[in-house]
Amino acid sequence: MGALELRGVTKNFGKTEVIKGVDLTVNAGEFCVFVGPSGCGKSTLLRMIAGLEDTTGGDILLDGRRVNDLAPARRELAMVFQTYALYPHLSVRDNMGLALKQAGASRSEITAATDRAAAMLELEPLMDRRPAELSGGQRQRVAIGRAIVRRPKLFLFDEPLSNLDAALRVATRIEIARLHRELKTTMIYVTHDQIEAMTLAHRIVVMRQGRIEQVGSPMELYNNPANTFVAGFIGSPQMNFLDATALGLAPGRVGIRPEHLTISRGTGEIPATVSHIEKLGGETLVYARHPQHGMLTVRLFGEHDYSVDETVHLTLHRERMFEFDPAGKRRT
Ligand SMILES: Nc1ncnc2c1ncn2[C@@H]1O[C@H](COP(=O)(O)OP(=O)(O)OP(=O)(O)O)[C@@H](O)[C@H]1O
Repeated sequence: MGALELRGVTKNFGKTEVIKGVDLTVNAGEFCVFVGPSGCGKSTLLRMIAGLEDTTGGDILLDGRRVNDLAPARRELAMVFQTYALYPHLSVRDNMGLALKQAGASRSEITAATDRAAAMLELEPLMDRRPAELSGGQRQRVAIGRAIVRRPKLFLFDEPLSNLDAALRVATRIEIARLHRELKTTMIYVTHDQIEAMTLAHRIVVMRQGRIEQVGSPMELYNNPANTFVAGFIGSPQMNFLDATALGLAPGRVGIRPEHLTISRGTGEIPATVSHIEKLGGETLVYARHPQHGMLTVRLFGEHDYSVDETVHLTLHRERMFEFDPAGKRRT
């Protein structure tokens, strides 16, 4: 179990409304990721689900039961934060077992649960160390282990990887995905990292200014964005937006992803001037400016030797083009 339902949920801080009516159902066993720009309300919504913030309006239901007024400890969920919040004077083993101990579990129950979590997270060799003797990645694994031990119905993650370096982020991300496959517990995960959202989520919830813009699987959002906001937010590098009228289409904007533009020195529909090039080894990003459309990004496989200030010609893959009306809504 571990189904979550939000019905017309709102949150005010003083006079400011930061969550403006959110309706969402997260199915039991699902991995749901909240994304959105800084300040859109992701963490606030997560903290409301956890019971760490009270709810101004609407209902939060866990497995069909309204939990608005239930204390965090009674919601049967576990939260993993960006900072690990481990007890410095306790060993890894005691940090992981503490919640069970406080709940009155027997010594053998605690050992069984911590051993199981330690095996899942490959923490066995570290069980007698103190947090200060661990790397950042190891500490975060302990924090995740501490959450697993409690066997919650719902896991809440608030940017758990953002304090880790790039390599550790990848390793820990893969571990979280594996953990979800093994535990099959419902997970809600807040991030502003594209790759984390795309790789971990069954469904992504895109938020903006306290509202949900679109909910869908990563590929639904990538291939079928409802508006320019979602189109621009999902996908990296960002989608290009061109002036539709200049392309002979109805007023509004045309979206095209950097991988769906062809570049050539010879011919093409849009002449543009190369202003910057990024060689990433496996791929090359060419940034080219057009007087009417602005800066356009082209993503090329492999290495290319375009140079700054040279004129190139871009061609849009028409079948991969998105049309948006002047309000930013997708034309269908
Ligand atoms: N305790 C508080 N008192 C007043 N305003 C708050 C409080 N906590 C958050 N806010 C405001 O609520 C809005 C949403 O904040 P929140 O932290 O949920 O955003 P976020 O999407 O998680 O952002 P980030 O990605 O930067 O963490 C912001 O405008 C923030 O300034």
